[in-house]
Amino acid sequence: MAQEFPSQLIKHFFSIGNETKPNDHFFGQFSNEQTSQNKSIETTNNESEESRDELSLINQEVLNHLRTIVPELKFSTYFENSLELKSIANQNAIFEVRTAFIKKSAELYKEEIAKSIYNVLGTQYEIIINAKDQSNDVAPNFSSANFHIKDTSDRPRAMGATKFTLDLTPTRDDLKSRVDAEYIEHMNPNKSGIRVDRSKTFDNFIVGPTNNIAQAASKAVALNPGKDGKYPSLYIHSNSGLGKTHLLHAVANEIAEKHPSYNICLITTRDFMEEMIGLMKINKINDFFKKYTERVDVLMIDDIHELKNKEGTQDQFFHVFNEMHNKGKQLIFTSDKNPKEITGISERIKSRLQWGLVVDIQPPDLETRIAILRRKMEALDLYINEDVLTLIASRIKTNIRELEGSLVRLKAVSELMNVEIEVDLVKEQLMLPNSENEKEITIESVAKATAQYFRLPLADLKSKGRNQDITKARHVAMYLARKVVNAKQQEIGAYFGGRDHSSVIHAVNTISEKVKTDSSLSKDINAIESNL
Ligand SMILES: Nc1ncnc2c1ncn2[C@@H]1O[C@H](COP(=O)(O)OP(=O)(O)OP(=O)(O)O)[C@@H](O)[C@H]1O
Repeated sequence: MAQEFPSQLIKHFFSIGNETKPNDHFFGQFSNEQTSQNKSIETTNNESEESRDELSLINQEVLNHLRTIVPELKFSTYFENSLELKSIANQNAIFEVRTAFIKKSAELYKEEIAKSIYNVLGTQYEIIINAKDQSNDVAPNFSSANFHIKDTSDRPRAMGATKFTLDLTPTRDDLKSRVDAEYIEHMNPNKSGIRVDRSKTFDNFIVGPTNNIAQAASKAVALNPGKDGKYPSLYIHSNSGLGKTHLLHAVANEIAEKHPSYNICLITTRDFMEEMIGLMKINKINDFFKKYTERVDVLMIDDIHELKNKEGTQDQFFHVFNEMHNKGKQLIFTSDKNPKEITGISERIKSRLQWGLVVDIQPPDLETRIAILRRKMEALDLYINEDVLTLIASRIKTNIRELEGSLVRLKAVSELMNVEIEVDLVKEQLMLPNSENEKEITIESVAKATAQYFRLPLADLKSKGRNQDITKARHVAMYLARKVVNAKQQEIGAYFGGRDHSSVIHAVNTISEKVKTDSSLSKDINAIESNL
């Protein structure tokens, strides 16, 4: 659970007056005289075809709207084939979803649901969401599969006492639904209104060859932010779930500790745009500009690629950027792409984003994945054995959020279903392939993947050739054969052209040293590893 800094310690995402609350401008549109005009559509036992059609049309509109704002996985689990509008009457729009857990998650989107109904009917309704299988708000359906009614007639009971008791023991489906809900929540963090999370620090950011440069640059910024430091503008890019946002939190935490007087603003691009549009609508764009250029010392904008195709916002961003840069403030951006590769962003913004240091994060190697899993296990107070740990780390390679998600799921399964975490359970729960489909990684498969990656014939790697490209590829293959296959030096030497064990040691040591500083080599190694 994210912890917030007390406001005197860190002032982030502060607002100007009352105007910057998300959606204020939207809710300002609601009519004040709706009550008398409220529509009533209900489907009862005698429901008319017409009202049913009407409800289903409105339901469809709501789903269409939610589909555009809810992450795909969440949408398909919580809403699609689940959310059903049952009636609209007396200022209430009553929906039903499958389970109580889905209800909890769906309720987070009440405002958005109200918004889309308003768009269809022009009236604001209170949104009520009931769960089919465990509803407190409507008459419970005791025949539901999730309730077992135990006949207690064989026990002595007082006169007039109830004959049946409700056994609320959840069914397997219900437990599965809980496990899914926890996993989905983890996999789809809600970034809107982001707050600095004290639990994400440099101490618990595991460093490996694929993120060391981004980590070192962030740390340097945190120690010396702004014009006095080396990188007044830092841009971190990577695929999803590789630690960009974690580094932003770590920087914020470190600055709050080392430079407590600094005003830090950590904001998503989406919130930045919403805030700007809200203030533009009430002619207060200057307040927006002043807030950032005068009151903020460190501006961190997450997911800057979302400026894509938003020309008005790009203009404002451009002015804010220039002014903050001129004043020597610290700027940090994250994105899923290198600035050069973002389409739909003006050239002048791309060039601004490239003014400072641009670093990337690649998927972690096996060793780092294992280290991350160990650290997360401690944090979750979860014990899993070495076999399971290695299995997960060797299968989930490209997204750390997924690695963590696997532990979140296993913890939920073991606690809710009261089972031991064993290899078979892990394969079933994480949908890992069965052993017969598992590829065995051998010296041969490492050599082939390396040769393929460097576009060299396998025979060259096994030859006596000393050409620079061949030597590099051979050294990388030997290094991986040691690291991933854990093969003996003699075996490796024998495979690669009958070399002795000291050549293998030399190759492994050379690559181990180089990979610490050569990011292009670490990218190569990582890419080969992911192809194994
Ligand atoms: N090197 C690391 N050590 C420990 N935890 C990490 C590391 N990298 C990422 N994580 C964890 O993985 C999860 C995902 O990371 P984060 O949210 O920072 O990714 P991201 O790159 O910002 O993803 P997105 O682009 O989807 O927003 C977080 O819980 C984060 O703490």
